Amino acid sequence: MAFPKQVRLVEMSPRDGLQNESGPVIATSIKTQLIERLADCGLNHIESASFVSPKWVPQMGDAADVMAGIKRKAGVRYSVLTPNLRGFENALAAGVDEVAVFGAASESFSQKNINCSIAESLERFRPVMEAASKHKIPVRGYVSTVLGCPYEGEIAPEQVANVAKALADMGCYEISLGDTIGVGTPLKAKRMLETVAKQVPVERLAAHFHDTYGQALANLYAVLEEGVAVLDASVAGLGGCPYAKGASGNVATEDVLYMLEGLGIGTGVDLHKLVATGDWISSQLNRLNGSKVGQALKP
Ligand SMILES: CC(C)(COP(=O)([O-])OP(=O)([O-])OC[C@H]1O[C@@H](n2cnc3c(N)ncnc32)[C@H](O)[C@@H]1OP(=O)([O-])[O-])[C@@H](O)C(=O)NCCC(=O)NCCSC(=O)C[C@@](C)(O)CC(=O)[O-]
Repeated sequence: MAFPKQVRLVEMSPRDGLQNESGPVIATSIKTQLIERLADCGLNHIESASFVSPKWVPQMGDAADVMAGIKRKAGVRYSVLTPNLRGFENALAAGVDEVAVFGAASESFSQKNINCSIAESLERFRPVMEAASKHKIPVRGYVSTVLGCPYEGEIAPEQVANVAKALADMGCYEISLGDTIGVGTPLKAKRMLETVAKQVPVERLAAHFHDTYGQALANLYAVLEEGVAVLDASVAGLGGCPYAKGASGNVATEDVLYMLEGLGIGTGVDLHKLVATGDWISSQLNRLNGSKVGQALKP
């Protein structure tokens, strides 16, 4: 299959990136500035916060304040994670544009992450889907551990396909496939995608790859060849995974954008502004910039 001409980048850093920062809770004003700067780079889908239990993820405890504090830009979708109906109701009250439910292809990971089995998680998502449909709020679905689990190791692509199909059948408009701990390699990513695409059309699939083993760009290239046209990424490679030693964040948005530009694929995002944003947030958090392109083009 030919590469897509256009790719939609879904920016993860305010949520998947910042949720993992250790140390004191990051100021709400840093979070809102980050989101506003990302929108100014041309990113039109920004996952901005999580309405989860603050006991589980303290960095996301100010989700409502973040949503209230952003100066919203027309045409930008500000989405959030909602694990249950309570999260959805809080998100709705905060005026979000879109929500996401998140499940896993691994039973052990589901237990560790959201404290229930895969089947229970799907039941928990049903009322969220119903409420979202009533309020005309689009719902994205995530499947974690699609290329490996920190507890169970190998995950059968068929298991990923089953969970992805269940989420799609429930009404998620798009399913984002997460290599949560970044253990995948290109052929494995391609085979997993082929299996899932038999159950959910590739037009409704997104790739959400972490870069722990430095394979994320190669894995994205493999699934782009299969027709995936929505890629999740995190500026400066922000993030990590509390369940995997040494795990890195999502692939850096700057690195993905540089690769896409080289392939002649459009995104509408300004690379130089993005590099400046990655440099800015890395210095705010006092961490090394995890983007190779960000380092090479450092302002
Ligand atoms: C799902 C639960 C809540 C179940 O947690 P639980 O303990 O099973 O549920 P509970 O209903 O018994 O609630 C426990 C406490 O949380 C409260 N609570 C309950 N719900 C909410 C809510 N919505 N907002 C605020 N508070 C809430 C509730 O009121 C109670 O408070 P307490 O009585 O102890 O004071 C919990 O496990 C949780 O919040 N997990 C979040 C995990 C998470 O955010 N993980 C990271 C995101 S997923 C990810 O990063 C992967 C992804 C998407 O990026 C893709 C990839 O890379 O693979």
